[in-house]
Amino acid sequence: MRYAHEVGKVRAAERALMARLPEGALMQRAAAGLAAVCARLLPALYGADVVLLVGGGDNGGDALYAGARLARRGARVTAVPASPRIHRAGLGALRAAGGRVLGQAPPEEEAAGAVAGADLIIDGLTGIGGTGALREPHATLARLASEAPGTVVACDVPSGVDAGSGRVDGPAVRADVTVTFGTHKPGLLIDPGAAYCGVVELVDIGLGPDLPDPDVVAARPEDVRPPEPGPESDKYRRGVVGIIAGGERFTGAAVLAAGGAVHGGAGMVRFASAPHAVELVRQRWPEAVTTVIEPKPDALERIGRVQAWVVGPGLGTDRDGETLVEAVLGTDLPVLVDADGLTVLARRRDLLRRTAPTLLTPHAGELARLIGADRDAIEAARLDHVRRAAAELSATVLLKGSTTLVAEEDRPVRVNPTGTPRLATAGTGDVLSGLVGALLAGGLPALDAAASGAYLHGLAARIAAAGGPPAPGREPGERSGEAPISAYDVITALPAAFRAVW
Ligand SMILES: NC(=O)C1=CN([C@@H]2O[C@H](COP(=O)(O)OP(=O)(O)OC[C@H]3O[C@@H](n4cnc5c(N)ncnc54)[C@H](O)[C@@H]3O)[C@@H](O)[C@H]2O)[C@@H](O)CC1
Ligand SMILES: [K+]
Repeated sequence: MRYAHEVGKVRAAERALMARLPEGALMQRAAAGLAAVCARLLPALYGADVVLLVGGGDNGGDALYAGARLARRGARVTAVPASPRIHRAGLGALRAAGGRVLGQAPPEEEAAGAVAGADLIIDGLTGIGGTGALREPHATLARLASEAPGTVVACDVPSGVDAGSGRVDGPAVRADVTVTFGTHKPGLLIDPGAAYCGVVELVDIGLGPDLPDPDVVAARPEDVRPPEPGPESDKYRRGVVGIIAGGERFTGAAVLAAGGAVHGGAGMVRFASAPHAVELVRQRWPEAVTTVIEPKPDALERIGRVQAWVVGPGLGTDRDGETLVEAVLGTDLPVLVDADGLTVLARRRDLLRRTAPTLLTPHAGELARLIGADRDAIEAARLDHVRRAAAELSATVLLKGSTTLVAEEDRPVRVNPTGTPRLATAGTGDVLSGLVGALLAGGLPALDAAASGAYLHGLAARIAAAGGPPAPGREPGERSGEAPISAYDVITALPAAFRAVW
């Protein structure tokens, strides 16, 4: 897992460690790590042009000391101060190493020329101390760096990205590489901030023993553990998932959710709905065992044994849909509620009072209705809202979006690293609910089922778009060689995604 800690906890750990170390030692560790990454990125360090963008805090200090180290090894280093007060000792070290410092608040042309001509730019404008939109001249410098042809290395956090949340309120540095110290910050893992980071390199500055449990974690491939069929697995032990979706009018969501479950490793998929949806699912997925049901409180009685339920996609939000959602949530089995089921829940939050696990999979609009918040506010502060929703609704909440987040009370929030804009197409959410339902039925706890499902779903989309597993080491700006995909393509690529993590 990649771990991230809230900014306040990073500062507390830094204070505790600093108290045991000689003054300035921690900043030297950070600067050494930063300089080492920069040296690796340059084909030749000797004679390379390196520009430092230096803000008024310790982030600027790190950049200055790293610049001094590079200057001592022969780089031509120029510092561009963004503030009249920049780190004194760091400035001294850079000068002593032969680095050049532009005048304070240099005319834009001079700074622009230096940035445009640099082989490598170190962004030391703001780190974890940055708040709100970048002010001038920081904003202009961030823009110049983002447009420059040289390699941009962000120190700790790309300036303009809120380290705690990933929020970006104005111009921000678009980095090729972000060198972060001690632990990841949540804003490096969550969009929009994550999209500004490029490759994130973690430098160990010895904070480990002083850090508490992480607040946010992102899976690596080895952390994704779908239930694996053992030698004596029969269809019941591998998990039977029951899906109640679609109706007389809407059938596409039903077919897609059933497909996600069929290819999601369920031992058996039981599908129940109105006759038309049942007919179409039966045609498309002969593997599924189907039952025609009526929207009555005893609707589940004819369906047979299941180990987890999925309810909601294409169900409709009227009284009939509500009856079915109520029946499913009345069981003592794990339940995933999606789509129309969530709209029902927004007016029937009483249905969430149950002891078995409940997993909700809203997008921002659905979450807005569920917790009475504003959709834009949710998009701007996804981490805070998904946490709040999990606490208020006493459920595991998977918030879909550019970075899918999964929250459960008192557990680190799971960030999905495999998302792709290609998934922003109709029906992919239905596939996800079937897939995650299959993982729930296979025995994964709700948080793991949701996080693993999101991971496999994103990976399947990438594989479908690329026509195969993604090639490692593609250069930024290279043609992606990807095609648009449909929700159905995601289902078809699920086996390849499973193969990649098993
Ligand atoms: N505390 C520590 O022990 C260590 C800190 N380190 C570095 O120190 C950084 C934190 O340093 P600071 O707490 O001094 O904070 P920063 O240097 O991140 O930011 C504070 C400075 O940025 C300015 N600023 C804030 N928001 C701004 C905005 N929107 N527009 C323009 N200017 C803005 C402030 O006026 C202040 O000058 C970390 O990110 C890391 O790079 C590392 O050296 C490792 C050790
Ligand atoms: K920075």
